[in-house]
Amino acid sequence: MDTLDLCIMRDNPRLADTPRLMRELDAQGWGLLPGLISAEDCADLKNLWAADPAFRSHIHMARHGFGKGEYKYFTYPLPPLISTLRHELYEMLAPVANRWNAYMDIATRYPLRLDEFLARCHDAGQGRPTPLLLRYHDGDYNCLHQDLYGEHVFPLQVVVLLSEPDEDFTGGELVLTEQRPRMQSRAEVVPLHRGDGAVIAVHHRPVRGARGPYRVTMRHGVSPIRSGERFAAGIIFHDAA
Ligand SMILES: O=C(O)CCC(=O)C(=O)O
Ligand SMILES: [Fe+2]
Repeated sequence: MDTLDLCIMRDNPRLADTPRLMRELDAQGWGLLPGLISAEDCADLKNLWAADPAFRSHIHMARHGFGKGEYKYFTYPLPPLISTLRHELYEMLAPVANRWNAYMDIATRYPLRLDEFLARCHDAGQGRPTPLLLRYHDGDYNCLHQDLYGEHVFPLQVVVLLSEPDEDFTGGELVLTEQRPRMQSRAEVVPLHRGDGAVIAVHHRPVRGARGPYRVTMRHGVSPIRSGERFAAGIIFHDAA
């Protein structure tokens, strides 16, 4: 952990357990931010679903073969909570992204401030905001995918669960798969409660191998919702072409 992580940790109670998160990210390519937002914030975000001016587009996943369920991309200016989280989380994760790239021998480095990274995206024609709100009903699911929207990719993203498992819905687990070179894929379920954040690798993560570092390919999705209604917010840092 470097001093930047320490500053952010001190200043922001939301991100209080940063060292544990860093260890989880390095060991498994994902990590938890328990209680990232309050139950009240979860309710406020869910209520935005019906507020059309908050969004730039509305996707029915079945029409695109992405699964079943719906999501909406927020428009700029983002709702204040989403914008604050996007900035704070980016500042916490940019050093991890840089460390991962150095380890994987990838030349790209990320500025330590989100606005600078977004300027890079916007200059390259990636100007549309990617944070989104997702809604699933029973029978809905999200196919395994990677959220790539152009040449510029920030390698970590955050999913915030806005509904409570076994109360608001059953089933509907966030699932990650890891495709390792010359090996069979491995799946993992991310245990989330309402208000928790999961930091996940967007497309690959570094692994320390016997013969040096290598990359594994990551995907994420959501298993079928068995009953009820499940909302999630996705915070992706690169914008879309
Ligand atoms: O609904 C979920 O938990 C996953 C959402 C998702 O795919 C994303 O935020 O990129
Ligand atoms: Fe996604």
